[in-house]
Amino acid sequence: MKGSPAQPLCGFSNAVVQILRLHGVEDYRAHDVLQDPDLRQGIKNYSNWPTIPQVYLNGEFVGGCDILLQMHQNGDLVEELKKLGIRSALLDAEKDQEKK
Ligand SMILES: N[C@@H](CCC(=O)N[C@@H](CS)C(=O)NCC(=O)O)C(=O)O
Ligand code: FES
Repeated sequence: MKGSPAQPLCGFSNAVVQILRLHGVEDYRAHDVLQDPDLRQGIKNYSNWPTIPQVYLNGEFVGGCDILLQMHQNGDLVEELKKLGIRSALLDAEKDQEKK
């Protein structure tokens, strides 16, 4: 990403942080490519993906901001987190809604 989860330095990186936060995912490793030109280029070569941010789940490249947003909207992100043993906080939020 660009910047840090606490202080994203680009709207695209910020969007990824916010989406993860919605699902209660705050504990992940983030690397600031603005601090490391080799990482900035190297990660693009590694994933064969031209832009930052890049999201990896269990070391597997998932996509950038657009793809994460799409996965958020179509429910895939909840499922992918489940595979990692992470229960999305959005499921509990939905339950709370039903009670009201
Ligand atoms: N559509 C992209 C948005 C990300 C994007 O366009 N990133 C640009 C601007 S931050 C980028 O990484 N450019 C190359 C670079 O800055 O090294 C996505 O889905 O992630
Ligand atoms: S830093 Fe300018 S669009 Fe990301």
